[in-house]
Amino acid sequence: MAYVNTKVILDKANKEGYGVGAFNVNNLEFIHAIIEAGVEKKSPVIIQTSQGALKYAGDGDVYRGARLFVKMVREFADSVEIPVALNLDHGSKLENIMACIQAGYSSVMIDASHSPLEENIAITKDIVRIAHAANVSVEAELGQLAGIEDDVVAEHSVLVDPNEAKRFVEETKVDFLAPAIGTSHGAFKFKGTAKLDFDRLKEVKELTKIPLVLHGASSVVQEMVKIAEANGADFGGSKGVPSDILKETVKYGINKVNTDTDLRMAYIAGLREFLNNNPKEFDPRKYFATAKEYTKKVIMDRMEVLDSVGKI
Ligand SMILES: O=C(CO)COP(=O)(O)O
Ligand SMILES: O=C[C@H](O)COP(=O)(O)O
Ligand SMILES: [Zn+2]
Ligand SMILES: [Zn+2]
Repeated sequence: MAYVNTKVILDKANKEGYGVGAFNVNNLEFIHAIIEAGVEKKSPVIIQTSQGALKYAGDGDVYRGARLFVKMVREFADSVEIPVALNLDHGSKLENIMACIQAGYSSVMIDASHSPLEENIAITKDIVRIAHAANVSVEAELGQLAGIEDDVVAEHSVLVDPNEAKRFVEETKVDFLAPAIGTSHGAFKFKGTAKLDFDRLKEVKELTKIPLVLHGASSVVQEMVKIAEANGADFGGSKGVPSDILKETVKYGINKVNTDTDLRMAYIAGLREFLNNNPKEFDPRKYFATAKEYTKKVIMDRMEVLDSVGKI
């Protein structure tokens, strides 16, 4: 279908009450897996890159990285029958956000959630003004997630205040909001069972009514952990957000579900298994193939869980 503004995908999801996976990529093979999964499931897809991914892909030059990702994603988007969007994840440096807006991203995230509220509002407002002028939508974050986000490491999570969320959305005119409700980034999210603050989420939705984003939403798929560990990995004790809890967050207003760890784990599971089973192989097109298939499977399963199948 087309390369679209992320708002096109998320406003529909918000209206009809389902979630869309936003999948992090750093290279070509993950883009293949996401596009193929979307095509097979007739699901919209959001591809996203962190600031680190821009630098990595551009071999040190974030502007070049941003242009490369737009070219790759657009090329695939133009030839498939599903809506495809490209988002900058956790943008915190103006230079990176400008690189993505100029290169033609579908949306950017301004993550000033580690600054005091007034500052977060002021910075977000500025980015919204610049981005909207270029037909680029904007995601922002309120509260803080525990764990690692690019170069920011937070020890504890700070949950969103619903009244602040209402004021934030009204004043900044941001398109999507990521409220911290108890998830964290990475493979070690919960010591015991997963606990998220659904009441807080419901209140934020009620007061803002815009598409909401769940960060740190990987499930840490145990099937993939097992394959990876059987082939030399050590992910002992990793734990994510189970599918039934993801479904509940969607029911209460989450529309964009950020997923990076699950893709990385599926990929490494496939890669380790292939290399162990084929010690003589050294063609990357061969050893990336199983990795891509496992990644694609995890993405397709997630599309079922979020109910984005057929929503094109
Ligand atoms: O929130 C994320 C990217 O912004 C990814 O979270 P995970 O580490 O749970 O995949
Ligand atoms: O926000 C977290 C994402 O998983 C980004 O990770 P990264 O900065 O290592 O690319
Ligand atoms: Zn953040
Ligand atoms: Zn995140």
